[in-house]
Amino acid sequence: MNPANTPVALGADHAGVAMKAAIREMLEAAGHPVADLGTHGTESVDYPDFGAAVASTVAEGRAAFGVLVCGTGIGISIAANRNPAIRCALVHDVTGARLTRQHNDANVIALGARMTGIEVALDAVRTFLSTPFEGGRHGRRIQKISPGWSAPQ
Ligand SMILES: O=C(CO)[C@H](O)[C@H](O)[C@H](O)COP(=O)(O)O
Repeated sequence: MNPANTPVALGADHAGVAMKAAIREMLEAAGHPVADLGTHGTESVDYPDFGAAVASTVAEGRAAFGVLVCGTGIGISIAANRNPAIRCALVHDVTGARLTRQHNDANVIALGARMTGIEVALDAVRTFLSTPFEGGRHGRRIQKISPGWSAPQ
């Protein structure tokens, strides 16, 4: 279980900015220090800029977890996963949020504001932040998606 003072980095493009604001409000009410890396308005912006910013913030240890939102969650999750320290999971429901922590030790969750309702998204973020990694066999598999591992020839 992660404590309520676990720092979280947030990022979104214009399509996700309203959902990001709701997530920020929920996290701050729960006591999380939040680094909101933008965007902050509805002007059209490019999701890779915000996926990369949250990814480097988590990779450098300035936040324990990241939350990203774009229209579908797809583009911004692809962007975040370009950082080798990031395991960003695109999630559509609470079960996915729980399983990606338990099995994948994901450190960033991505949501689609045009795909997922706000209450499900808030529940998914709460679940993501409060679910521990199970370890065991899942640790071995994560090694195989980590930098430096290559498949046997
Ligand atoms: O990256 C995406 C697609 O996976 C996101 O949904 C973006 O938010 C979307 O592409 C933005 O589209 P828009 O027409 O520029 O609003």
